[in-house]
Amino acid sequence: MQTLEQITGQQRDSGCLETASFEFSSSRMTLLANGVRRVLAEPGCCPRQLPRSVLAMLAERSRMTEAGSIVVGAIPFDDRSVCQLYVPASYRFVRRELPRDGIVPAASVIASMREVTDERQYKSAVSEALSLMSSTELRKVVLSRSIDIEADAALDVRAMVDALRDRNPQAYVFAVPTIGGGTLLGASPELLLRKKDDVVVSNPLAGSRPRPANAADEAAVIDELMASDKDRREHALVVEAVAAGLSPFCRTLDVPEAPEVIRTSSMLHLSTRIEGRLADPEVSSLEMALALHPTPAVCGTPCDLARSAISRLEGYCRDQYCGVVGWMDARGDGEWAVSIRCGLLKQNGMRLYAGAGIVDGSEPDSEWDETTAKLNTMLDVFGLRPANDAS
Ligand SMILES: C=C(O[C@H]1C=CC=C(C(=O)O)[C@@H]1O)C(=O)O
Repeated sequence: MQTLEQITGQQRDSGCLETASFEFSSSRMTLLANGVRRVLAEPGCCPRQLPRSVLAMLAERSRMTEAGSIVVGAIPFDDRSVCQLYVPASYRFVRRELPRDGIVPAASVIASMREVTDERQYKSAVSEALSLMSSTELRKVVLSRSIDIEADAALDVRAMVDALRDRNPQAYVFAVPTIGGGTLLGASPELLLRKKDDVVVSNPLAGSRPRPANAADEAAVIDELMASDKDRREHALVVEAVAAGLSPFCRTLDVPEAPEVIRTSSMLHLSTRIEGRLADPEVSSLEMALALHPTPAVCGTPCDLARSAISRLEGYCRDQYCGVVGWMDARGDGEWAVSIRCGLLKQNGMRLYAGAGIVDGSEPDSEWDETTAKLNTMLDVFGLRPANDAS
């Protein structure tokens, strides 16, 4: 593991970390963290021993200083990317601000928007995934696409985080400075794992529809989503994997039999809230989050087949997208969201991502439309939506 001293050169290059500010909002509170005391950077998807060494380090720091230390940051989906975990110099939890209406920062400065994956490529990747499912053990794979936005001036992270919070009052809104000098920014609807004392909660999502503009249409779409066999199968694979991943840690685990539907600013999702009581309350939130990551909400089933299909069919590095973002304290309590509905911002540019779960019965056209609607969570922050989009 690299220490702060070892990566000082990279910090000087990026100039971002010493003055870094991290934010993570859940529905009621916001964690604001500033500066960096220590960086825990490790290439790849975080070896399994990482949670224990992070917890030991936090406990040691808490013994040495009066105030408890926490760790904040992000863990990538992609093996080629680096974990971005930090012990911040200072932090505080504040009540989440109430949304203000109609604030859209930076819309006028967007100079260009380019599809990294175009419609034809995405739909043909979905078709290939479907034929893999008929010839291999692959049952589900989440295929994503991305777009690059370029502005004519540096994008204002602060204003964008405020706008994401305002427009997505229930979402996990995050801004994580990265070692490469960028910021991972997003508003995720999906809780991977929260732990407080001996209670653990996960809230997997999968099976989605673009959210219609009016309430009458919405009720019909909710009914159709709840009745969709394809979406219920897509959802059940995630619930099964999360329940199987949590059960070794739990003495009781409540897994509802049927999902419900939740709304985001642009989407409707099938959602199942899973709650357990821990056998050992000392087990850390990071250890359990990494035992679940990546769930079939972002990767697929079986995980190894889905991962290799993703790297072959998507044709780009997901980096921090579809990873994990959040925080943990020295008791192991903490909250980790799935890093979706997000993008990586670097000065004037931002790469945005959106994916959709593909199972037998998926249709390339609908999956394209679904990813278009998912991109709107971020595009709305710029006041941008594709011209042909009505969601
Ligand atoms: C992978 C994404 O969403 C996941 C989470 C919720 C619903 C999903 C779906 O219905 O496909 C995806 O599994 C994304 O937003 O990029």
